[in-house]
Amino acid sequence: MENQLDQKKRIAAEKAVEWIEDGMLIGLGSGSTVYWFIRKLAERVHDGLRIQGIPSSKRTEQWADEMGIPLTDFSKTDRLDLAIDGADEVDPKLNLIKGGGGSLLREKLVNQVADKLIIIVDDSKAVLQLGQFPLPVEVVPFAWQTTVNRLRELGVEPRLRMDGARPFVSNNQNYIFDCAFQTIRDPQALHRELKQVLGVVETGLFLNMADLVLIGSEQGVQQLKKQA
Ligand SMILES: O=C(CO)[C@H](O)[C@H](O)COP(=O)(O)O
Repeated sequence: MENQLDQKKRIAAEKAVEWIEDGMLIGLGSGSTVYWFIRKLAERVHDGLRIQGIPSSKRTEQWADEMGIPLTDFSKTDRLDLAIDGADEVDPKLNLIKGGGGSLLREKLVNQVADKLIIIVDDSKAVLQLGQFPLPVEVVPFAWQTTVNRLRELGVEPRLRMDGARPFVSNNQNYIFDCAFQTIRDPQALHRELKQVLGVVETGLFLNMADLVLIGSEQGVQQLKKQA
């Protein structure tokens, strides 16, 4: 039986399908909320909707394949009409922490070329200030020890994400370090500082990217729009 959390994710995800139009090229995000979106999108495709998607993780690609969603890639287009993705935290300015599933680099590459980015979350993800969720930072495996020492100088103890007994390896063959900052007062400044560290590939801070956030709650789906 569907639990309450899944229900909140599902209603937010299903709402997002309302923004899909025939002929669109769509960025397909990652995570358990996006799973519900893909299921609903697949229903529409089976009913005759013509769209193509670009997945932002191997898991999403697998789901899309299994459910019959046509896919394309960046050799065919360098822009998308719309991207739909999940998030780990969302602040009132629509800044995000992403990367809980470890796909942050591909997600950022896909989302940045979309004309519109819609984020789908349950209400536990809406926060006043980012940082409670440990910020995922993708790091090149070579010399990761020196990279982590530089990260420590920013006042955080990075934790190497594990997959059982081995380091978790991203879809791009990198490591992920989860950085528990607790509160991130200036996300732009932190993102800039992290990106200056040699060996850091990308951070899970998605700033000024989202246009709309759909938040699933017991009361229904709340919409948070980007302020003009
Ligand atoms: O950024 C992500 C993966 O890298 C996901 O979108 C994020 O972790 C949210 O996942 P879920 O919907 O399962 O809570």
